[in-house]
Amino acid sequence: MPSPEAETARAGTGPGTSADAGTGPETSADAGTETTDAGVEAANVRTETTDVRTEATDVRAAPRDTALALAGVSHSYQGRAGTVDALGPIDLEIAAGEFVTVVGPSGCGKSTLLRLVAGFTAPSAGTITASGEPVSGPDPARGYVFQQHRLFPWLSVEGNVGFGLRGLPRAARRERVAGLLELTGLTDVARARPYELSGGMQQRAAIARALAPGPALLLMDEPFAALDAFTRERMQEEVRELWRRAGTTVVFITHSVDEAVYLGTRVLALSGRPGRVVLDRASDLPYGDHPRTDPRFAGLREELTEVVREAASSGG
Ligand SMILES: Nc1ncnc2c1ncn2[C@@H]1O[C@H](COP(=O)(O)OP(=O)(O)OP(=O)(O)O)[C@@H](O)[C@H]1O
Repeated sequence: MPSPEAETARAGTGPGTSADAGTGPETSADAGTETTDAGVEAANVRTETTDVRTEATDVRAAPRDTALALAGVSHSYQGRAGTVDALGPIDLEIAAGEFVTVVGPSGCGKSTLLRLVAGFTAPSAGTITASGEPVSGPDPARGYVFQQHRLFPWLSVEGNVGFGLRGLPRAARRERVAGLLELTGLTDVARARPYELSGGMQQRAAIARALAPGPALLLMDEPFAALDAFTRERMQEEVRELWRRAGTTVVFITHSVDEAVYLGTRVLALSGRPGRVVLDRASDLPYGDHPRTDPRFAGLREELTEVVREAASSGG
């Protein structure tokens, strides 16, 4: 569990905690367009999610609910070359409001873990529960941000962000989209098409789109991997700030130990395939302005680097 220091700096639960709000285009896009449209028609978007919080909130004193629980979860793929044991078994509990980063050697099952949690794939064994409900398929309560933005090229930025909100009355939708564009610094490019944006802006738009239905859980699969180093650093700052403001629970996959330590209030390392949790560390870094200058940052980064190196050399 997170240390008191980490908790002190953590932001509050915001609009993103409603579990039954709307349809997530990222999720749906992965599941196919037909599913997307059907999901949007059936969308049950809570109007209170139109309130986009702009002030960070301190929730250190509040006991937090379990946002995500995995019990005995493992997954194997049946490929042409036979069975690939990709992940697990994994037992894990993540509390609402945590920012959990996951690192591990290439091919250890990080994306598999996220896909199982998203409900894109059913686990071979075990159970996954999100906000107390069993995960049985994609759900707007679990927003997904991919490595490549996957924005709809024929829609403007505001069209993309509002895509999953078609169940809302027009005015509420407009207000919600405007709030998200402001939150992600995209107000000036609301009418632009995705191809007119920089890589960082595209990823911000993808994040805004995933946040639109007010997901209780935001799943991010190496969202900054395709960005140049400078943009990546800026995006790290921005996603931290976004999380502080929106308060959504985040599970963030990365190859970068530095990024994991910088962003996470809790850091997990997976072993080589099949990935199991070999390190689960609450970050005791002050979640303030410049954690990289804190001596503990280097300490945790070194420890994590060592664990991942060991995992890479011993993985199956
Ligand atoms: N659809 C699939 N069919 C068969 N095997 C798969 C499938 N998807 C993934 N795998 C295998 O499962 C293992 C875990 O893959 P996964 O993509 O989850 O790992 P990862 O840790 O995210 O990798 P990377 O860090 O390189 O992105 C790998 O050996 C991969 O080849």
